Amino acid sequence: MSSRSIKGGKIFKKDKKKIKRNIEKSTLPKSRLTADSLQWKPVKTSSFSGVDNGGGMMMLEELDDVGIEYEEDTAGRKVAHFVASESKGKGKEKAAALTVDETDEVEGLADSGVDHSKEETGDGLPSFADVAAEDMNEADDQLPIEDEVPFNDKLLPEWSSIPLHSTLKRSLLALGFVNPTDIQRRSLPQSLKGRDVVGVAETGSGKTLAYSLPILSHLLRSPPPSRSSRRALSALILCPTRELALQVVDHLDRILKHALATEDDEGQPKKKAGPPRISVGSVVGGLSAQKQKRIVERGADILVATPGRLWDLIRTDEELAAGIRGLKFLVIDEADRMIENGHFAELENIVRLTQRHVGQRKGPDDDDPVFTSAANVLAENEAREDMQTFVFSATLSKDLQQNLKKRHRAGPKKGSVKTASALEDLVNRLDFRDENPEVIDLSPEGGVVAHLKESMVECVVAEKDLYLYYFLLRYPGRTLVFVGSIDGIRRLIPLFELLQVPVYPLHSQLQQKQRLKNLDRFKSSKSGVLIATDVAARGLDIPQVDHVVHFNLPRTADAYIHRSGRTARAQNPGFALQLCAPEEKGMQRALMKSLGRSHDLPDLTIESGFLPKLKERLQLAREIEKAQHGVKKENHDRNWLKETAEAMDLDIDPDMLSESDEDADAPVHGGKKRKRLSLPSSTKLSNLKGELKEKLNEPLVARGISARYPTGGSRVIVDDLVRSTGHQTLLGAATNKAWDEVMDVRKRPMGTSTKRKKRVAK
Ligand SMILES: Nc1ncnc2c1ncn2[C@@H]1O[C@H](COP(=O)(O)OP(=O)(O)OP(=O)(O)O)[C@@H](O)[C@H]1O
Repeated sequence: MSSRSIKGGKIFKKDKKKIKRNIEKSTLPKSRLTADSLQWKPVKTSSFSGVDNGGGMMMLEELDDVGIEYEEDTAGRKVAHFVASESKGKGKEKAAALTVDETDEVEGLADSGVDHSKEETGDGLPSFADVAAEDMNEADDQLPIEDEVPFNDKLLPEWSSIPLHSTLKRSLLALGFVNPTDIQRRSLPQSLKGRDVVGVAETGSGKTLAYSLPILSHLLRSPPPSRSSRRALSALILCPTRELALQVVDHLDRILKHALATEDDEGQPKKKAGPPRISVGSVVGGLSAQKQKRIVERGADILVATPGRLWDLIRTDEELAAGIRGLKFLVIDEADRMIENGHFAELENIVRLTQRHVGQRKGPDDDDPVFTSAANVLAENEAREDMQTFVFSATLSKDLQQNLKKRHRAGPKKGSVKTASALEDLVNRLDFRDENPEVIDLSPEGGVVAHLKESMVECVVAEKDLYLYYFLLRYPGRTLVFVGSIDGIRRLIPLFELLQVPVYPLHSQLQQKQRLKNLDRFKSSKSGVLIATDVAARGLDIPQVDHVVHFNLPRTADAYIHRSGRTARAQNPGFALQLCAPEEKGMQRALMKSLGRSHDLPDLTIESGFLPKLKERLQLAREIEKAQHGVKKENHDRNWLKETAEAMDLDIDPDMLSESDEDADAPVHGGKKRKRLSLPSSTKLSNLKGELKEKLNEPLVARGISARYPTGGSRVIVDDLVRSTGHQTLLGAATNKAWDEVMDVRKRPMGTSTKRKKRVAK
């Protein structure tokens, strides 16, 4: 997806700064250019398309030596043309025209907003680029209805009984999704029949496609949208966070990329000319409201949104409110998280717009926010009778599922009795059209994915750093470490950086840009370590996370399920480790009990021979950290003293401004104590750093191994050394994966844990 913008049906890729610069240059002699004839250059931006800081731009391309010229057309509107200096533009053909409001000017041009309407061409998605503005504005000009080309079911036998549009089956084939996941196999036949579905299934089990495929199938089988007017909204997907919403858009993109493209000679997806057959828009917080407004005004078949921003837009856009009333599909993804997220009122308001009875009430005293904001819309539009509602989550309590069924059979209670939880309240607001919504509960026994291997290390709080360090070295791989507080992350990051472990923080107090960057780095480093708060616990579909470490235990079973669900996704192996201090033991028992576990987790085997050296390194890293703080404080104090003295026009003893290797309050000048401002000196700091460097260069050798005589000792490592088959960093350690460790020792009755051996050699 790129930052092209569409105005009056023509697309342009843009970069605000460049265009501004070029406008300044526009006094040069110029010739006009078509947008697609220009030399667009990709700009390096974050590859984590799920979150971005570029105003929703998924890809940015830039131009040099091109400006924009405005001309008035016969209707008095400003028409902009791309122009280039004569030397560069020679031979280029007639101008590319786009219509802009005067008020939009250059800012508006550069301001494409989140645009998931598939107008991008670079990655083979369908594009508006070849459609002239006039064509886009032709009245009642509908795209031709394409016949569904039959799909050979032998190519995807496992999907043959699921009546999806054949185009989607081609997409699934291209993506290598040979088998539907369980939740897809169970829910799709129901949703494709028009039923309402509540789906509960383990993390990473493909719930996004479970609710998206019926929407796409419906749209592909519906008459294509008219080119002349704003697209009627067909589906609304509500997500709790911006990251999740954009990830859902990514998911849809992946399917649509194959579904809506033709193939080139080499069988690669190629862009199709014309407006997108299906357009997907996103409306999420954190981006400019102006941009979001444009997306909505342009119209989309599917809107993926977070409730807060969407409700803001609905309040000022009657057409959008009417669109919500006319929805064919309403999806609530991660319903339980949505409640936690503090946008309950907005979510509730949006959901109420889809209710059939809202608006039938009369009376000026009605202070219902929905009624007030959308009174006209409610009066003039009936909510669609055949709307389908899909509610999906990995954690939706059984009680709630039962209540939902019972409540629906009994019909919503008048005056709404105060319900037990906000989530129940929400579910009570959902106006399922289905007499008996299909509830599919595939939540696994024990809460987490069956093939996830879990283990724990019991240790005192002070040793958690050591065992984390050991684990990261012993089991290299992409590891997500969950820490209970932002302060905890701030303590661990510098420590592990000193130990040369590739660690990246992720928490809510980081700037969005930095969060993005860190996620990118984590994704691109095979042994990267993301140290995060629960901000990373839900929904993030980062490929190949090998391990999740619960450095601090989560407070709820749901949080444990979602955190652990960042690994072992889509049938990949995965491993979750709990670092459990004695004071957390009670909490851990309660946690495991509420997950329905009757067994303690197995202990992780620790090769204790490595620990003393790791401990030394850690100790040095801690001292360096402390010394660094001391030096920082010393500099700060010295600067303060200097500045204050200067301000007061005082002379100060130069000794007081110099560094010292001596301790503070050391006796000087005939036994008198003089307060020194210098704490640990920078010399001491560099000595410590040198010492750590040496330690980091020393090999870490298992017990019974002789690094000097690799053919001797009780364990011979010469073959590993010759063939490079041994452990990367721990000489003599096995190279097995963490999940292999707990293959056979899984589970023993709760509370029967044997006394653990003292693992740390003092
Ligand atoms: N049928 C399939 N075959 C193979 N992979 C699939 C299939 N369906 C979905 N996937 C892939 O599985 C991964 C996880 O899917 P998704 O993010 O939808 O999981 P989820 O159930 O929503 O997880 P969570 O509860 O953590 O949000 C995605 O990368 C997706 O592309």
